[in-house]
Amino acid sequence: MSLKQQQYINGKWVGAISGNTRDIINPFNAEVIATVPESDETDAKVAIAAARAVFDKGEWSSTPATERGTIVRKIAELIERDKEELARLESLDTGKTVEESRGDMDDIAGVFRYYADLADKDGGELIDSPVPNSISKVVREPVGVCGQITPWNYPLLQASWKLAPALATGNTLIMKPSEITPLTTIKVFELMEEAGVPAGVANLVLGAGNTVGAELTSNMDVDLISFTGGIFTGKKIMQAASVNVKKLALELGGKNPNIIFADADFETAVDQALNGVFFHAGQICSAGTRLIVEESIHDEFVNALVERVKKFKLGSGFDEDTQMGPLISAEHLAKVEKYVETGMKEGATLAVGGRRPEEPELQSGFFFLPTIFTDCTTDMSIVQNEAFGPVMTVEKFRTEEEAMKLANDSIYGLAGGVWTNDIVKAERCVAKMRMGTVWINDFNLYFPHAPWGGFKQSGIGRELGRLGIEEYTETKHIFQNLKPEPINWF
Ligand SMILES: NC(=O)c1ccc[n+]([C@@H]2O[C@H](COP(=O)([O-])OP(=O)(O)OC[C@H]3O[C@@H](n4cnc5c(N)ncnc54)[C@H](O)[C@@H]3O)[C@@H](O)[C@H]2O)c1
Ligand SMILES: C[N+](C)(C)CC=O
Repeated sequence: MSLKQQQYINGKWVGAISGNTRDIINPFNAEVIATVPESDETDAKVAIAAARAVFDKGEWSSTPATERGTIVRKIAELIERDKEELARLESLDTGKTVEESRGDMDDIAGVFRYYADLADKDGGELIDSPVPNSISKVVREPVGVCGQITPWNYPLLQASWKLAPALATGNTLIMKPSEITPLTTIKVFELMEEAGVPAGVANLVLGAGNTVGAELTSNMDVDLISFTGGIFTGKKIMQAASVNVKKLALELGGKNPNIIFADADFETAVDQALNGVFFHAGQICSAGTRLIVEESIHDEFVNALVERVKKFKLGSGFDEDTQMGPLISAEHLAKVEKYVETGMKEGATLAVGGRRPEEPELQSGFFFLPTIFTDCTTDMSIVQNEAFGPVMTVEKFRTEEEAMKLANDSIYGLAGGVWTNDIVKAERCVAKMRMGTVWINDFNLYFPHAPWGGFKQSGIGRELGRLGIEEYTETKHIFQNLKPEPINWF
């Protein structure tokens, strides 16, 4: 592996101050694929101090936005140049198929390009001042020092949603990737250095959430935290970030409804319902794990799902015929097993899966069979809680009103889908669905131009789109009096 197995602080590739390291594990066979620094609060403090000093010096934030855009565009070009290497590294680290990782790399380059193009498009706003002889204008400035914390399921994709807008707008940053999947983020920091991001602007610190992450979220010199991860961690971060009232962007979990009306195109809906849940072994925040099917087609629909699921090919992400890889870790596999046990205890019917596969070649990896539970009801914890694994629950409905009630019966509000050939019905449903993204006759689609984020406890703020860049700016109103004179009040 040509990758530097180090972290990047103030323009230098370094190990942890303590000298500690962590082995990175291949989820397909549990083998060690890399050994990286395992930093703690001390290293995080050094990186924060560097980012603070560089921001306060002001050279990066006052670099013309066009120039910053050129650097961000260069990063996109380098990602495209090294796409195959990055894709293989992502698959090695996460277990996802290489084909999937190639798609991620295209998306990631697209995100850097999108924000490169937006970098110099904000010329501020002139307000029609109600005060005679005055000028009123609004400008956007960088927030300052940004702490960015990412999860393991889409390591580089989630990093790109944070890195690109932060750099384009002139912030400095410290990124902490998930401690179990840091490899492609390290690689992209190499590419950012090559693209000309100045020393101290973008810093990478590797380590655990309760050390490096906790320092980022509670340090007084960090102005903004952008976090993608679980709801439990998100709540902790909200509390920690209150120390200096940091700006906060939270992209949390989801328990996303996928509603199938009887008039939907049957074959397409079956196919996409499967994709919506089992892609990347269900380890997707927006996975359509709560399938809600109209009663008249329920049995036929479930049978069709089960027949297809039985034929899924599990295996190495590097084999061309693999459709589903392993879960990320032994710990996560144990959580998914527990979740399925709970489903059985709660009285759901196991239609397929529910256990580890038996093939000898899958025994060293963290594999779990695609699983479908039927006879589910909203009071079950498996319908309310995120499995973050290959588990679908199926509920039935009779009326549109009932479908909407089931869809919204969740603390989450990340995404949802509705399948019907009646566009008026679809629009009525969309208007009622309390989620940040709703798909009509599609599922799990995202692109850089449209915002991403959740209603309710799925988060705060938005990534992607114009809103995704606004998160990294502060808005300043500037008022100039063109004819100052005494007020004579006192
Ligand atoms: N909304 C989205 O766009 C989106 C995208 C991807 C993943 N997710 C969610 O992420 C979750 C899965 O990811 P995960 O298991 O890595 O989540 P996680 O919350 O366990 O960890 C996410 C990151 O937070 C760090 N962390 C943990 N404790 C911390 C603390 N006390 N302070 C600061 N940082 C801390 C971790 O080290 C990791 O880098 C799922 O719930 C999924 O839905 C959401
Ligand atoms: C945001 N997304 C869909 C790319 C990954 C969620 O886990």
